[in-house]
Amino acid sequence: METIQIGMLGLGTVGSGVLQMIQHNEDKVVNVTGRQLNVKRVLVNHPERHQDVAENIELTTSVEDVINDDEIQIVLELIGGIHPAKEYIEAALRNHKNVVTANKDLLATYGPELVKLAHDHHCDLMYEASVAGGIPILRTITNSFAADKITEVKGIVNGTTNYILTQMSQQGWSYDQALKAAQQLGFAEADPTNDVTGKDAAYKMVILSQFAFGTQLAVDDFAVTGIDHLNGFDVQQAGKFGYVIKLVGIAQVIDDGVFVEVAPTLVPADHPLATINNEYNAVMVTGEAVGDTLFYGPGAGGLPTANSVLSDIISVTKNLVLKTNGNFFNNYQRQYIPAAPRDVVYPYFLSIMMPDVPGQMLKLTQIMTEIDASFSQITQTEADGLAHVVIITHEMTAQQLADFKARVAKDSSINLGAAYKVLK
Ligand SMILES: NC(=O)C1=CN([C@@H]2O[C@H](COP(=O)(O)OP(=O)(O)OC[C@H]3O[C@@H](n4cnc5c(N)ncnc54)[C@H](OP(=O)(O)O)[C@@H]3O)[C@@H](O)[C@H]2O)C=CC1
Ligand SMILES: N[C@@H](CC=O)C(=O)O
Repeated sequence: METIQIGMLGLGTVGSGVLQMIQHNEDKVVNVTGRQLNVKRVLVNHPERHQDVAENIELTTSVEDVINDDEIQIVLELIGGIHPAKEYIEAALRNHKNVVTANKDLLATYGPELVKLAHDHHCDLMYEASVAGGIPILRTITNSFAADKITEVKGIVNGTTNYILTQMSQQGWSYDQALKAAQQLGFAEADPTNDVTGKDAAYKMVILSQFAFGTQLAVDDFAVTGIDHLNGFDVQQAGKFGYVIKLVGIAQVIDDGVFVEVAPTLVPADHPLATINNEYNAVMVTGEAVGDTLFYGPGAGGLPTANSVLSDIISVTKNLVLKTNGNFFNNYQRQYIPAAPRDVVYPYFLSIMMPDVPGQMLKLTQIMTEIDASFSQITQTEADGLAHVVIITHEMTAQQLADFKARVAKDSSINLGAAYKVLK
């Protein structure tokens, strides 16, 4: 039987999971593809840390050993980050290697040029694992929503932050304690900054939007807020109002435009997204014909992510058998037009500090009246001469919110701490 030789770049959390799956699931792979898979060579930074790797696998610190090996037909890029991963993938594609990667940073930033390079060289470039770890969401959107018009994709697409929020609210852990555990469990990026600032989720929303709407966004095209400034008091107050705060990514078609945002968001306690805990992710895809659908699973971790990588390897292998490599993973393309702020409508959670003196509340009410918005729920707590006012508004537009912020900014006695969307 013919053997497909694989070269790996990286043998960390995901790479180790991939190796384990290839070694343990040989029979099924042979049954499904008619080919054996063999990992021939692996690029790492620190070979001394990987001495337990199987004897027949060569470790190397030189990328040329992988990308210039004529026997290797599939290169797995699992080192992460933009450089040198981009140059390694480009070199592999130029050498006519099919590439599988889990790298959302790279695909969200340089997706179109890498996709073109792969196509020009008749190679596959697949990246199912780049969004929501173990949830097979990209292939599902491409294949199973091929004819339906998707109107919204929203969800929890970062495992680390969901793990942190869950541990803080359910176990009473500190932010630092929860982040450290997420790193030890292999959920966080090598540098967790992108996880906690929302950028990792934003990369995933760029890729999801491309698959769902055909738009080519950049992370700078939309607002991204992480959980690094989330305040324990706001989490508690949201809970008292019947909401859970989650880091939610939303991409929603509004008229001809698309609204995209990543931000801490109040989710009603009985909403499906409110029940997604720990490193689990969930993506809700709404289609005009099908209505709401929900895809749930582990969003981070070695073996779950490896399963998505393996699904790409199997697809590439089937293409090698049929000699059909070089088709686009997703070829839907449409121009991106940002939705107008006056068309983006949500209730908002506003957390405000101000002096506990007569007249302050009236000022706040006047500002709301000026922007033609209103409160649906409000609480006030006092401490040390300060009033902490927490409001849930009725539905208002993103434009009204911007006007509210601008007016409050002019009044030094009113300090707006947080303004989060409330999911409908
Ligand atoms: N962890 C997860 O749950 C998920 C991760 N991903 C993505 O998968 C990719 C891999 O992540 P993960 O496995 O967690 O990362 P790790 O940090 O655990 O592993 C990275 C691996 O790449 C090697 N490496 C890094 N830089 C270089 C370099 N310049 N040259 C050679 N080798 C290098 C490291 O070598 P050494 O071991 O010798 O130091 C290590 O083996 C990333 O793109 C990540 O975003 C996607 C979904 C989930
Ligand atoms: N750091 C990421 C890993 C998967 O993409 C996350 O926590 O979701």
